[in-house]
Amino acid sequence: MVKLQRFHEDKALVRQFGKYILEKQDSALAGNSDAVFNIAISGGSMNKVLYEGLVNNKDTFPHIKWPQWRIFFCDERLVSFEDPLSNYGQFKKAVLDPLVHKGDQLNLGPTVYTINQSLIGGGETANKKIAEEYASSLPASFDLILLGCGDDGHTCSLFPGEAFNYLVEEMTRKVVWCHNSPKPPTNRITITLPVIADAKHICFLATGSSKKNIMHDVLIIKNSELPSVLVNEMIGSRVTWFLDDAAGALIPQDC
Ligand SMILES: O=C1O[C@H](COP(=O)(O)O)[C@@H](O)[C@H](O)[C@H]1O
Repeated sequence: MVKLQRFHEDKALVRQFGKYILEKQDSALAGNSDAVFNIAISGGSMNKVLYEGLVNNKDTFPHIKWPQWRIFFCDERLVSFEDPLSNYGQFKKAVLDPLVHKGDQLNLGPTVYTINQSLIGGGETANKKIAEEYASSLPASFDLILLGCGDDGHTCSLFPGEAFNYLVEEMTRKVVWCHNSPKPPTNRITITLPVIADAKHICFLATGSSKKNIMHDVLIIKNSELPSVLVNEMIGSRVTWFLDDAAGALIPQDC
């Protein structure tokens, strides 16, 4: 069974989200300065909450051991890093750039693993190679994976619908090329369900009223055609959902 964390106020949500990540960092590092914290993050609305919860937060910021962080992307859009759709580009703007401006952190930032930008635009063979190369950079398992949930129930770039079964059915490769994505851009790469299933902790974040219907489908109806539901079903005991009131509007309070 998944854990639900619900919040009336944005401030409380970002504070608790930051605290949750910090706890997972501390348990991964266990006070060992040689250890690393392997975290995979999602794009979209996650970035603002990461900034507010980790960087612009005096309770968490001083305790984050940035140099020991190894940051990966749950999915990436196959566009240049300067393109507004790039997940890395969005993360850089929202989190890394402000972090650099915090002075001392300049040379003490996290290690961030991006896709091989030089292969973008090279067609099918290059797209498959981007996925393969990214897979080879992943750690054996993640300490924490932070997931979003689109208003269609997708998570990472694992989309619902028969045309995308090849994504959720992939049980061998760690990263695959997602082609003909129903949301722009057309070409993406995504980690697969076995990678998610191997993680120590999974945390979903869903905020805003545009998520209220899908949250009902995911958490109440539990429609197993939705990739987000598949994650809950696979490893529910390691999954925590952070919801604001708007996203959780159709979820009974006693749920
Ligand atoms: O396309 C994507 O969408 C999901 C959900 O994004 P959100 O802005 O609706 O929270 C995101 O988790 C994923 O990384 C991204 O590529």
